[in-house]
Amino acid sequence: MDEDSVRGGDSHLKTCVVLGGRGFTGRSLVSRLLRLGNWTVRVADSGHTLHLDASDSVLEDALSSGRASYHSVDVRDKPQIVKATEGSYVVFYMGATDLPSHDYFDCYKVIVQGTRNVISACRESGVRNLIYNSSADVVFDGSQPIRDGDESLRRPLKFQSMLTDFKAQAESLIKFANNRDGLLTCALRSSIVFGPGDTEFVPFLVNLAKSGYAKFIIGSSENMSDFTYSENVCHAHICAAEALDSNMEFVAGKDFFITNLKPVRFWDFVSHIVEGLGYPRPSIKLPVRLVLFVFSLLKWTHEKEGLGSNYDTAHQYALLASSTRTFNCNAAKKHLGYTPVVTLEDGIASTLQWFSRDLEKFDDTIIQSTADQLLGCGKVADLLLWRNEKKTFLSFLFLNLFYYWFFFSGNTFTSSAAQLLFIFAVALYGVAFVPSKIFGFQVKKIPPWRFEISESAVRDLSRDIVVVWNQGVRGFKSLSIGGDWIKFFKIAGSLYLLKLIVSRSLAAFLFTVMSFSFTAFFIYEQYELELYHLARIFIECLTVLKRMVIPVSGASSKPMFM
Ligand SMILES: NC(=O)c1ccc[n+]([C@@H]2O[C@H](COP(=O)([O-])OP(=O)(O)OC[C@H]3O[C@@H](n4cnc5c(N)ncnc54)[C@H](O)[C@@H]3O)[C@@H](O)[C@H]2O)c1
Repeated sequence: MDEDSVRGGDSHLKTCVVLGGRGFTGRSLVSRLLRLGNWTVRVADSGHTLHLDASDSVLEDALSSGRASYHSVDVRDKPQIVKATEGSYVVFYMGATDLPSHDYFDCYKVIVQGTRNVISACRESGVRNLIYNSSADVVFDGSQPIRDGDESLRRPLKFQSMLTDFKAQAESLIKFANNRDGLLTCALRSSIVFGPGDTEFVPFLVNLAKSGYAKFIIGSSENMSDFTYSENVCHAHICAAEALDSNMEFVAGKDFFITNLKPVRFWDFVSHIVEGLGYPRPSIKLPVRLVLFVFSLLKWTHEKEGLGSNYDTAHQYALLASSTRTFNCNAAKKHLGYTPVVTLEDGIASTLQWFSRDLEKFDDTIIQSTADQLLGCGKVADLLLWRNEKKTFLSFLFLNLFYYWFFFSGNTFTSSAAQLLFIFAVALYGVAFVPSKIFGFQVKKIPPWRFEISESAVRDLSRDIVVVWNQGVRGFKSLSIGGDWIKFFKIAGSLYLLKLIVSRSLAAFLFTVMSFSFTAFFIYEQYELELYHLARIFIECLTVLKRMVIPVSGASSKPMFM
């Protein structure tokens, strides 16, 4: 369907309601309907008032010209829906994803009971067509691949999540409501919707990338998937609204898969998004079973602790990311007249543009790494974190020379120090005879003040020494009072360790400390996020094991329904 032909063809404005019209797909649909020019649009959503932003210019114009209006509607409240839908021809019911997934009862009330209310309200207010924004997830059980799946696919007996189960129930209600009291219905099952303003899939990828997880590929990376650009989902809805009238026999009471008609490797798509937003593309492969096991374990612990599960989305992502899921849209093409209006490539490009602008707003602050903070964020940190490679390398070289001089020259420590001072004095005296230019090169002389120590530096140093000394004295004083065994073991243990190091091999110890300082902090800074998350997973796994060994009496498991 061409926008221009619609504009020119019908001058009579039809009234429609977009329920959930302030959500990701809802906004896009509202704006497309208004741009088409032959609809009066009632935007209905749960917000008490309408908050417009920069992306709402089309809606803003329509509101002022009377071609759009806003209605505060909670789908749990039928009279509100009746009021908003009265006298309208079509209701596009977008549904919600922004629900607290751990509160099953609330989700049930919004998704299933809400759909019952919408159907009943549409009947009561004489609505002709009801189109439900369903999801391709309703035929996916998380374990069996779907290749070129069409509408003959049966629903799984068990769903990957409770929300998908509710969504499938809502879809059934919509289909069964068809052709009763003059209401015609159909459902559109789009597969992985993305686009500007996405609230689910792309933000999830961005969060993964920010936390360093987007480097990982779950499984072989060969699995294919179908994605749908949001504008195409909206176009499909409008096609369905027209087809319910013109092709009722094949459309009413049916469901249709909607995609961009271009299956791609799931990981190619993710790489495009992640790399396009400036993060490294996924490259490290992880076994599917391992990832699923870790997520199941974490989900189980959280549920046991009564915290709800934060890992639902992650678990679903892992299933989606490791399975093949492609759909056949022949029915939508044939009966709805649907073909994508935006290609996958163009869709990815505009999504990246939108999210890049969004990310720029938040990237102004410079975040200091933990390694930097541990090292005091000063000159030592700069040196050990290799901020200036030449400086760090020279420092490392000099320290190694000193080390060799003091420990491996065959002299005692005192004679090594005396020899060093002697060489230093000779070098200083010799500097006086060096000409200011050698073979045309300027020789820079170090001014004597560079070797002076300022009074304030001496004061700071002596203050630090006094503080450390007093702390030591307080420690020994509290030791003399007795009774604190932990403190005793800490102090005695450290002193004994020091004695061992000094008596056995101070040289080996210093060499280890030196090599460690110049490498460990640097490596830690490079992989800080990954190490942090690995440590978190490790600690959570330990907690699970601990709970298995020592069951906590107070732990409650959350019931599915209240
Ligand atoms: N995003 C995807 O990848 C995707 C894919 C396929 C299908 N879907 C389906 O599309 C639907 C909409 O998805 P979305 O991404 O636009 O969701 P969204 O979360 O961005 O928007 C949902 C809207 O519903 C409103 N809402 C929430 N509770 C409500 C209530 N009780 N009464 C009235 N309005 C309420 C919210 O205010 C919000 O504006 C969902 O049902 C989802 O299952 C989404």
